[in-house]
Amino acid sequence: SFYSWWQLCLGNNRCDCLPQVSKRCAVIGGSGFLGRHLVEKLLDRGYSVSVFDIRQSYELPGVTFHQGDLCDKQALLSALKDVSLVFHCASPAPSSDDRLLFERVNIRGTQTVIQACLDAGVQKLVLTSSASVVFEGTDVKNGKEDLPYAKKPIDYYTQTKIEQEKLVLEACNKPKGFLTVAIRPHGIFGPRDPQLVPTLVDAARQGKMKFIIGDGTNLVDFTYVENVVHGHILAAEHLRADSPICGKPYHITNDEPIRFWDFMSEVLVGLGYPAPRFHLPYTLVYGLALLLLLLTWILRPVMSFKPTFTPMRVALAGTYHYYSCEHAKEHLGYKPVVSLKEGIARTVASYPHLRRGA
Ligand SMILES: NC(=O)c1ccc[n+]([C@@H]2O[C@H](COP(=O)([O-])OP(=O)(O)OC[C@H]3O[C@@H](n4cnc5c(N)ncnc54)[C@H](O)[C@@H]3O)[C@@H](O)[C@H]2O)c1
Ligand SMILES: CC(C)CCC[C@@H](C)[C@H]1CC[C@H]2C3=C(CC[C@]12C)[C@@]1(C)CC[C@H](O)[C@@H](C(=O)O)[C@@H]1CC3
Repeated sequence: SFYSWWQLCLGNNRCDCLPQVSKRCAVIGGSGFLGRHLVEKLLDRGYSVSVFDIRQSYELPGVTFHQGDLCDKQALLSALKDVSLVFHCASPAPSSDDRLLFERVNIRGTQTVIQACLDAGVQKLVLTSSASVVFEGTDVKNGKEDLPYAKKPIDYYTQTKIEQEKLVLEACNKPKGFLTVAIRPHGIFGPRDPQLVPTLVDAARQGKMKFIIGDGTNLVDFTYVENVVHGHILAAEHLRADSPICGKPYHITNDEPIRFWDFMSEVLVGLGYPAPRFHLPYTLVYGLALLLLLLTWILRPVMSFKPTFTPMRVALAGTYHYYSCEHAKEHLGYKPVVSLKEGIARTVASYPHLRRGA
């Protein structure tokens, strides 16, 4: 039968919790760092994939690319034809700090994505949210999903991620047959990440990574990209009308909180740079970062520059922020598939061009 033939074709990729027959799904934001890793794993698992993105960054057999802006419903509709499952992992980069862009893409664009899914008869929508939706710049230790949304989010990116998550979870509608779930990863890293490792190396090359902000004991979650992908696929496959996950957010982490500065040091040393050594008081650095931000606003009409140490980065570097993924373990059967140690080793090996002296 077709069924047994397909099982043979899937060979080693087979797993009890994963699909045994081909399905068509769409990945909005599939050209990005997380999106592309998700697409590659979905292909491995026997899905065929439509990628919708404002840019095309690669070509792969089994993937149909649709280039467009997610704020354009007509463009989305052509990518969602015959699709029953949609992953939405598109967002402007947090570093752009462009309020109007975040509002247009993350809020109004997500409303358009939901409407397009309903019009196209999509049954499941999995959103990539962020654990930062509950982070206000102060310590979060083993935070669970029932923490309230941040009342004072640390930046426009986070503010619009909160609105985006609310929109998607509220759109879950069992009678209409439209089910939604949100995955909240934290500090994603891995090969091809355009922000964490490149920013770190850039700072190290400019001699700015000599200092530890605060006493250096603050624990943080960094999550290897394949674990984040695994969480998304589990969520999609557990999303059924009788499941407790409908309309709910789930933290996905490596479940191995690490000292922020130990993580930075392991990556830096792995790439041949010295580890930060000298301590600076948190409040001093935060105050300086605020001052610098003020200066960039005042000087904007005459010159523009992007400070490395923004208040947001200082807050992330100097506070505890790690999250419990117990609910994901219980409801999704989630367990990280790549350890932190292995994830760091694979990441370091994937950036030969960023090694010291390269
Ligand atoms: N990287 C992290 O540490 C992290 C952590 C938590 C959550 N997230 C979330 O994960 C998702 C993916 O992040 P990433 O790190 O892969 O970022 P990324 O920038 O690599 O990917 C985002 C993709 O979205 C696309 N995009 C942006 N605006 C678009 C638009 N108007 N229409 C269509 N496509 C558009 C971009 O072209 C890009 O390919 C985002 O939603 C982000 O908020 C990221
Ligand atoms: C100059 C140094 C002090 C720091 C250099 C590394 C930083 C660029 C990264 C360290 C933690 C990272 C992080 C994000 C961006 C890059 C860092 C600041 C996010 C803010 C990206 C957006 C996600 O939604 C956030 C999340 O909730 O996971 C990230 C948090 C960690």
